[in-house]
Amino acid sequence: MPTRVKICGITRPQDGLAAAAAGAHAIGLVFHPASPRYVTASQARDIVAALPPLVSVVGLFVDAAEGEIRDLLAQVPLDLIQFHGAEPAPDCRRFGRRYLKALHARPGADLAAAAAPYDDAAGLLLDAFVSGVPGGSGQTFDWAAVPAGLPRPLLLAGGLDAGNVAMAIRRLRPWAVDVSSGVESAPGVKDAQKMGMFMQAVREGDSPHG
Ligand SMILES: O=C(O)c1ccccc1NCC(=O)[C@H](O)[C@H](O)COP(=O)(O)O
Repeated sequence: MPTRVKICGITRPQDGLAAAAAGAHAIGLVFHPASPRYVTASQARDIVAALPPLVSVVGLFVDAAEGEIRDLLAQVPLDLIQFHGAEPAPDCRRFGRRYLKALHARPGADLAAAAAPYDDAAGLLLDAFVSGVPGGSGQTFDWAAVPAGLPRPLLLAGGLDAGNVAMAIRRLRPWAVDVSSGVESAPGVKDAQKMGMFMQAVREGDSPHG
């Protein structure tokens, strides 16, 4: 099965289109106001409207209030919600939507134990832990910390780029890889050439001859 790719932190319709043209299966929209990749509901709608069909749209929140998330869900057609903070499982479930739960790989963290409560998640996204930066840090983490038997499909994130993603795929065989800063020319500005190189590197990671 080819590794799925989510390109996160899309802020402009042309970047969403370029991600889809490069072959991304999903894009991520960051609804966390402190992020350089933050988009409003109106910007998000414009990005979604520009996308071709069959590209999934993931909306990201970081410990957002329930009302804020419900408000956003009413305004933007999202396929999945990604909880990227310390949201407990009941808070992720209460919207009745498919969700991804991000877990941060703090040094020494027991990721299998951290993942256990989210047994109904559509997937578990493992990201680097960087104090004060909930996501999009561009930092990798020690892949040896990834547990062998996660309860849900693994989405690998954290500092991936065209130079390391093939190695990550060969080593961990994740369901999907997730990238943000590794395909940017500046925070929040995606680079079509880097996205193309990233997708090519994913294919190399998937290839039995790679
Ligand atoms: O990208 C952000 O700015 C961001 C802000 C707050 C929460 C999550 C955020 N991004 C989440 C993602 O899924 C990123 O793709 C993931 O953290 C990997 O980012 P990177 O290391 O830059 O590839």
